[in-house]
Amino acid sequence: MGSRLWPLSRADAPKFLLDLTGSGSSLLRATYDRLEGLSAGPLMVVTGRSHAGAVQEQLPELCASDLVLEPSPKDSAAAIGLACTLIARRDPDAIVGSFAADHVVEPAESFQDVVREAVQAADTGRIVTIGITPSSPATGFGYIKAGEPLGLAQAPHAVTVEQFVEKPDLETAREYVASGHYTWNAGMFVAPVGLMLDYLRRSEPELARGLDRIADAWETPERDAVVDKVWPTLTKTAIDYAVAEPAAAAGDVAMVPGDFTWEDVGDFAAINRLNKVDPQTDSQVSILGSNKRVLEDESSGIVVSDTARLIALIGVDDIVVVDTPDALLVTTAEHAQRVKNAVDSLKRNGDTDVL
Ligand SMILES: Nc1nc2c(ncn2[C@@H]2O[C@H](COP(=O)(O)OP(=O)(O)O[C@H]3O[C@H](CO)[C@@H](O)[C@H](O)[C@@H]3O)[C@@H](O)[C@H]2O)c(=O)[nH]1
Repeated sequence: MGSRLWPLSRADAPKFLLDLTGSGSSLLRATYDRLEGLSAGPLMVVTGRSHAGAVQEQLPELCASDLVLEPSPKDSAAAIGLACTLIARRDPDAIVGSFAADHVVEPAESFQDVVREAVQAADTGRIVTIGITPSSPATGFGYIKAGEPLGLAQAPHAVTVEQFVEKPDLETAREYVASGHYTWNAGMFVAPVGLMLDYLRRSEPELARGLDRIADAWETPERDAVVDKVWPTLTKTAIDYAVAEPAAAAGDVAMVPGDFTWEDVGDFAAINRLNKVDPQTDSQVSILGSNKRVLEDESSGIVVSDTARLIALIGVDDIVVVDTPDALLVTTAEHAQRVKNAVDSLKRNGDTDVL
């Protein structure tokens, strides 16, 4: 659960299932739509078992065989690794793309152009990342040091990667941003499936063996029993440590600059930034959710509400109001990061019914 987006995001409603832009589409639905048509093969979704119903409801066209369910969260190396292991059994020469379903990316056309270039670059035997120009020394991202142009006619913006550093400390992140040589990693990888698995096997041999055991049983009646037995034993680590860092050190990573708006939607301040106020009215408040009954007098910020309550804002700036049937959050964009602390204290106090 993305605890910085509580009480909107809950254990049973993580942010990828939510509409955070007021577009009417969840982040998952928007990600799926953005990717459709880019791949010759089917799109696969890897998610927690507890989200199966919600995902199927939001993506009715997704075949059951392309919905891969995890018994518990084991981090991105296991999730992406399992998808790669299954795809490699069907087509060992496939170029795969892995995309987080909880980011806002606009416009879709620019994203698709960048992914097409990444596929061309990956076809030369590299793991291709998408780089985003950093706007701050954020420590929650991976940093990619760009090298020389690859010189590919079919991927003119692709460059080599000299270094990939997952989540540096603040001082290092400041140096990287000041140098002008680093981009943020957008959390997307396009690569030959065999190369992804080679690195996974080298860095995390036990994890890779576990995924192979699951893939061996995938098309058999023993699938669930094997998944239940093997999954808890899998190493919990991120794909960035298991694959991207070692592959970059070996010169096997390239980067295509992400020439689009990209937002990780980490907290309500990000939602505030994303939701431009309605130019038709004088209001400086953007309203998400089904309840539009908001009375605003010289106030700015966002209101997210699915209740029937009328909400009145008077003389408050950069306010964040999230109104749900069992929990009400009031904070400001400046303090949005501290929502996580509130969730931590609810957990400590055992108030898990509202999480
Ligand atoms: N299915 C599944 N997905 C997972 C799991 N763990 C993480 N993910 C998904 O994998 C993506 C990245 O995981 P995070 O744990 O949110 O990573 P992060 O801290 O944001 O860092 C990653 O993303 C940044 C961009 O947002 C990158 O900058 C960074 O390098 C890294 O790739 C998210 O979409 C997340 O939902 C898991 O157990 N199962």
